[in-house]
Amino acid sequence: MVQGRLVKTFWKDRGWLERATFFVNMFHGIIENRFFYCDTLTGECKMVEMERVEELKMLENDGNTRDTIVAIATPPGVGAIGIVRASGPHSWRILEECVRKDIGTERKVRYGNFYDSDGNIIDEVLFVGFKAPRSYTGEDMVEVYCHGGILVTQKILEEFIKKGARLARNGEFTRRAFLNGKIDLIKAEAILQIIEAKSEESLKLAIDNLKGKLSGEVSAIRKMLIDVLSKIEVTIDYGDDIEIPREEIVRDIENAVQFLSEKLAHADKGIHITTGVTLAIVGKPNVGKSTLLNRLLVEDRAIVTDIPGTTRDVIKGEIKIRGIHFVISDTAGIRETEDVVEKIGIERAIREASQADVVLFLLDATTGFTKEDEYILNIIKDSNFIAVWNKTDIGNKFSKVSKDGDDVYISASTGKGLRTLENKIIERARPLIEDGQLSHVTTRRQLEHLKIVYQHLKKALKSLSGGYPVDIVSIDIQNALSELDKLLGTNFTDDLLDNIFANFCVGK
Ligand SMILES: Nc1nc2c(c(=O)[nH]1)N(C=O)[C@@H](CNc1ccc(C(=O)N[C@@H](CCC(=O)O)C(=O)O)cc1)CN2
Ligand SMILES: Nc1nc2c(ncn2[C@@H]2O[C@H](COP(=O)(O)OP(=O)(O)OP(=O)(O)O)[C@@H](O)[C@H]2O)c(=O)[nH]1
Ligand SMILES: [K+]
Ligand SMILES: [Mg+2]
Repeated sequence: MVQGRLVKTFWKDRGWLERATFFVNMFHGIIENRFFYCDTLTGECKMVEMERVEELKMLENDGNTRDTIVAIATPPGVGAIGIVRASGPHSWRILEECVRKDIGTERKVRYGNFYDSDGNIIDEVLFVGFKAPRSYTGEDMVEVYCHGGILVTQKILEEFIKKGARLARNGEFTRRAFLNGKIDLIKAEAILQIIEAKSEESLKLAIDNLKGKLSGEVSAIRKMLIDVLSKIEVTIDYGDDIEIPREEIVRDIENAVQFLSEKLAHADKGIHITTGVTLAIVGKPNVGKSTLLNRLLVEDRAIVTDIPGTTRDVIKGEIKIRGIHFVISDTAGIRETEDVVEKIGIERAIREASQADVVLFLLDATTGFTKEDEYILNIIKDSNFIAVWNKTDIGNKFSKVSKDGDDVYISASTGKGLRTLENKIIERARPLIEDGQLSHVTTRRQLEHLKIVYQHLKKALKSLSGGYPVDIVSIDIQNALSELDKLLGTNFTDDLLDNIFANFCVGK
C-alpha cells in the first residue's frame, strides 16, 4: 500500500499499464518526493507526494548499511582527547557492553569506564548515543571520547570490532548520511571541502554548500523541469481538451538556461577558491626554478645543485600569498635532450605549464634571453605567464619578454624582488577568484554535470524555436533531469559514489 498525499490521477482509460510502466521506468518510480504507481484495484496511475524517509526505504542502497561500522575519528598521534565512533544497528549494544552501563537518554553525554573483553579497564571515558534517524548518518550511532593517544583509541576500536562491528571504509559515515537521505552529493563534497579548506574563502563556500546553497538552486531547477515535463505529459494525454502552454514552457526553459549560463560563467572562481590557484615554474635548466620554489615555500623541498637537469619530476607545494591559496609546482628544466628520464620530465613540465592558471617563466640574468628561452616562450606564449628574471644579484643581461613589458626582476638566492613577484602573482590570480559573483560551483564534477544539463536545455529551446511540437523536447528535459540527478546523487551509480567518497579519510 502506497501512502502519501495524492497529487494527481492519470489515465483511467485502457492502456494505463503500458503508460504507467513507461512512467515508472522513466523516473525510477520516483521524482523529487513524488511517486508514480499503478493502483491495481482501480486501474489508475497515481502520483503521490511522500515523505523522503518513506521514499528512501523503497530505494535500493548498497546493501551495506546493516553492518555496524566503527572508526577512530581523530587524527593519529598524541592528543588530549581521541574520538571513536560507530554507526549501525549494533552500535548501542556494543557500547553498552563495553561501558557496562546503559547509554540512557540519547544525545546526552555520560561518564564511565571502557572495559575490554577480559574485564580490564582500557580507559576512563565519556560517551554518547544517537538514535536513528536523528544522527549524522541517520542510523543509530555512538561516540566514545577517550584519552588521545594511538594505543587507547586503537584498543577501543578493536573492542568494537571484536563485538561485531567492522572497520569503516574511507568516507563511509558520510556515504551513509547520503544513502539515508541526510545529505545530497553536493553537501557530501562540501563536507570534504570543509575538512580540506585552506583559505577563509574556500571554507565559506563549503559551509554555504553544506547549508544547501548550490543544492537548493539545483533542486529548484529540477523541480521546475519536472513541472515542465508534467505539463508536456498532460498535453500528450489530454491534448485535444487542453490548451498547450507553449509560451509558458519556453519561458521556463529559458529561465533555467539563463540561470545555468550564469552558474557556468562563474564556476571557475569557486573551483579556484576551493582547490587553489595553480602556479607552475618553468624555464631552461639551471635558471633557479627549484631555488625559487624553496624560497616561496620557505622550505628545502626541491634539490638544488649547479648541475643543469637536476629536477626530473614535478614537485608540488602549497602556499598562501595574501590569503589566496596556491598550488605551486617546480618542473624539469626544458631543453633538448637524449636522456630518456629527462625527456619524460620535460614532457611533464610542458603539461604542467599548459594546465597552470599562472606560469612563472624563469629567465637567467647572467645569460640573457637565449635560443632555449625562445623555444620555451613558444610553448607558453598563450598562457597566463609572467616573465621573471632571476640571478639579478650576479647578472644584468635583461631584455623585455612579457607581452605587457612587465618583467619582474628577482634573486631567488637572496630574496631580492620577491615582494614585487608576489604582487604580480596576486595581480594575475585575483581575477580568477575575485568574486563579483560566485556561483558556488566548487568541483569539476559539478561543473561537468551542469554543462551537460545546459546543453540538453539549449537543444530543447532550439527545437521549440524551430516550431516543432512541444512533446518533442520531453526527451531533452528527461536527459537534463537525469543529469541533475547525477549531480545531486538522486540517481546514483556505485562508481560515482566510490569516486567521491574515496577522497575522504577513514572515520568521516
Ligand atoms: N562529536 C562530533 N562532532 C561533530 C560531528 C560528529 O559526528 N560528532 N560531525 C559530523 O561529522 C560534525 C557535525 N555534524 C553533524 C550533523 C548532524 C548531526 C545530527 O545528529 N543530526 C540529526 C539531528 C539534528 C538536530 O538536532 O536538529 C539529524 O539530522 O536528524 C550530528 C552532527 C562536526 N562535529
Ligand atoms: N647567484 C645566484 N644563484 C642562483 C640563483 N638562483 C639559483 N641559483 C643557483 O643556480 C644553480 C641552479 O639552481 P636550481 O635551483 O637548481 O636551478 P633549476 O632551474 O631548478 O635547475 P634544473 O632543475 O636543473 O632545471 C644553483 O647553483 C643555485 O644556487 C640566484 O638568484 N642567484
Ligand atoms: K640545477
Ligand atoms: Mg630544479
